[in-house]
Amino acid sequence: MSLKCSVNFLTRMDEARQPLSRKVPIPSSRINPYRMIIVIRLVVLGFFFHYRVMHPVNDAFALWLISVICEIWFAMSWILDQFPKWLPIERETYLDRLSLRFDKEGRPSQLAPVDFFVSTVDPSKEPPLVTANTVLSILAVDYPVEKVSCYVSDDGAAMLTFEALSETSEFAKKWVPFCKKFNIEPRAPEWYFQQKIDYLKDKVAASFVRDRRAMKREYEEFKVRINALVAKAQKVPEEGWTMQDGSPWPGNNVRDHPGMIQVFLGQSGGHDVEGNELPRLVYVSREKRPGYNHHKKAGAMNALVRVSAVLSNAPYLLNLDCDHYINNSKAIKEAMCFMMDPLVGKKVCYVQFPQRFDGIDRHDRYANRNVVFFDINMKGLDGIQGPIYVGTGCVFRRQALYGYDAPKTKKPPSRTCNCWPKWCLSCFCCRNKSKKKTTKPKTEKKKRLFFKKAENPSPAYALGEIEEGVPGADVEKAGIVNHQKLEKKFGQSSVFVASTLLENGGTLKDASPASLLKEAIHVISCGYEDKTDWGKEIGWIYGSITEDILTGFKMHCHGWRSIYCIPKRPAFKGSAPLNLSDRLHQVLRWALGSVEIFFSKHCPLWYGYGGGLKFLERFSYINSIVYPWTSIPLLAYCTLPAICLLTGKFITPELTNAASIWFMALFICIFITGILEMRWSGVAIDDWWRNEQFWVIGGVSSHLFAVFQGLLKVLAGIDTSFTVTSKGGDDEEFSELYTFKWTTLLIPPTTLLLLNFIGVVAGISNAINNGYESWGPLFGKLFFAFWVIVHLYPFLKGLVGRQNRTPTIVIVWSILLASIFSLLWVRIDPFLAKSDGPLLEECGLDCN
Ligand SMILES: O=c1ccn([C@@H]2O[C@H](COP(=O)(O)OP(=O)(O)O[C@H]3O[C@H](CO)[C@@H](O)[C@H](O)[C@H]3O)[C@@H](O)[C@H]2O)c(=O)[nH]1
Ligand SMILES: [Mn+2]
Repeated sequence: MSLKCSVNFLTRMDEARQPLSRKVPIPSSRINPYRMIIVIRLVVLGFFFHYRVMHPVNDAFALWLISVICEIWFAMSWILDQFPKWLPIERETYLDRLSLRFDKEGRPSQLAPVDFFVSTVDPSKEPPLVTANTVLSILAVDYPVEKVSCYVSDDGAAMLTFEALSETSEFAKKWVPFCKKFNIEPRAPEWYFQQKIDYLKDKVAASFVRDRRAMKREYEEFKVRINALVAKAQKVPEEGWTMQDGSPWPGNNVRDHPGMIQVFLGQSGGHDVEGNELPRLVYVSREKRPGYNHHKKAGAMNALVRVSAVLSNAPYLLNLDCDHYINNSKAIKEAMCFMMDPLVGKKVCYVQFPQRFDGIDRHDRYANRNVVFFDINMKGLDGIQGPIYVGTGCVFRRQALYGYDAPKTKKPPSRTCNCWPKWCLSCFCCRNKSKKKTTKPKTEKKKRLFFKKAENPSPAYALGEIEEGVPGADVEKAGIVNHQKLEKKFGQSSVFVASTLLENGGTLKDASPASLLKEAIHVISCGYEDKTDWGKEIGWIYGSITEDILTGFKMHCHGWRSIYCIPKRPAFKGSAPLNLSDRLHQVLRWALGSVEIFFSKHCPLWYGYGGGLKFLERFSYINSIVYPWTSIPLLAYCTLPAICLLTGKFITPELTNAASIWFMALFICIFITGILEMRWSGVAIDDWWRNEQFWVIGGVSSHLFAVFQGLLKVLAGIDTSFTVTSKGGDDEEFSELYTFKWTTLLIPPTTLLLLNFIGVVAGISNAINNGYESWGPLFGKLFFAFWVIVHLYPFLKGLVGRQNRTPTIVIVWSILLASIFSLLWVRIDPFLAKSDGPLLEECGLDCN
């Protein structure tokens, strides 16, 4: 028996030493044909352009020139998009090995602490119930309780959010033990109770049905309480809000209020109904004063980084939008399989999970799911330097946010030196020289020193000693200098500065909660970031409303790698704007963010050469910055078919047989690339097609406006605003999909649609007039026009709405624009040789 035991023990030891994750390359039978067709497409493209450039259309030179310019642009943007997909990978994690190594039963868990960030700003658009669900899913996460802290940032300084959070903390006392006892998923009650599956499947506890029923009632009561709070908040009393204790709510003036922090739950804040400890929950509303730039979400995140450093200082952070709840309670463990891996982990700045969504209409009309991006592009990036950061559902290494370079990979021992101690020594020296110290022996030394001097008012002094390697009596002085340097970078909080030096997290044990809270208020004051590196080199980076791209980009430039993790059960789920106008506005905001980056010093076209950014990774960042500009050629290209049909001209001369081969070949290549891409990625054809459609819809509306707004910002200094997307509550299914809101964004696509319709009608009636032989050339043009109409089809559906009634204003505008254009073309006829008569004059449906 003892033998068996020890064998068992040995295999388990062995198991614990195994890597925690594995790269799963795409099978070569799937990826190689794909690569081959890419190369072929590139060659065909060469021949295609050779033909296009060498064969101008003499009687419609302008048409030809514009179309060729557009095609060249499209080809370039294809290259930018295509090559980062050369080496896609997938990954597999081993949660059991993680537990064996760090989380053995009966022993204190060695898993690293994690701070959770939730951002919310406007309770009228982001219902408190949604935020509450997110918070509940965090508090109930499958992770050691004492290692979880949840920070909620309220940028709207709303008493409603505060009170809802207070209610949530009470409800959590019942909800969390229920989740853990029965191991339910997801742990956001709204979504849990909404599941339409057999909830008794694989449940064995006899008490489950009873407890579930009781819990459901509790949740309904909780919901009613939240709804009551929301109802109460509809009408602001004249003297502003008053808190329960009678004092005025400090956030009554949203733009001018002090910083607010309230700690719920946690060690001293009450236990759950079964007497177990609960994670800490902290409400944070950073100080706002007029005259300060608050940097929207990025600013809120940076405030949370500092508050959490002072209060819990976990070495890892997870950030979530208020509507993105944890759908897989093991998600954090998944991330730890990378972060805590001794081999892979050290160079990883973040683990990004794909964004998945609830409540999207079955056909996903506006490509909200973004499947092509999340299941194709991001997997491709993971094979290079890692996925880009998408703003939510991402676990960060705290140190990577502090603007350090990634640790250098250990050099293999030099061949000439074969004596172990010497190698060891040289290696150590080498590490000493490197700026950042992450290697094991170092860390331990640091830690030891830190603990020795923990009573010292400023532990950084001790650390300064190692940092600079100054011996003996100068230690103190050098330490002070170093500390000053760090304060210049991180701001004037010695507690915060000290915390940044603790690579493995942890806080000063001897500091009193009151003094820590005071420090926490200090670090969220609005002047705190003045003259520091916040938002420039550290934390979330400022300068764009898509702070996510910038933040991830900076880290990759520092040589870090990121990891893309797709657990079978989606890790997080959020909501997406369902109706056309909201969706277009969201896409407008993203595109505008990209244009902002394009004009900033962080433009990936010229920023960060010679750093750690890999070549193909840069490609992808360039792609994500320049894509709004594609809207201009796209708009032109979508107008072309209408013009062709109205004028009777075309963008190519009459095709010879040889030439048509290149056209056909190119089409076939494009088609096959699509098919093969779907094959290796598992993306379904309708998702892929939606993506193509929305690329055109967004392109000719949101992206176009983004370019102009971006230019306005650069030229006239008009600042951009962050309009948060409304997160629907729990109203009628998909009613949102059909709501119609007027926005100027609708004008260009509607006009395009009308133009092309008019073109088709004009073309066909003309062919009817002119007899049989004119049908041949018409075919190409009609095909071209249909291409545009088919792409814009979901848009048309959105316009028409459920009642099949398009708002008059859209029609009026578009008819106006379309008729102006068509009249112009007929009158001026820039592309028409003089000999041809105007077309429209003889056309009309009564002519046959
Ligand atoms: O001043 C602000 C503005 C916004 N937010 C928060 O930012 C998040 C994202 O806003 P949302 O309107 O939901 O934008 P989406 O377009 O849905 O978000 C995607 O795109 C954003 C970049 O534009 C990223 O920041 C998000 O993480 C990402 O999910 C929400 O939690 C907001 O509460 C703030 O905290 N403060
Ligand atoms: Mn959102």
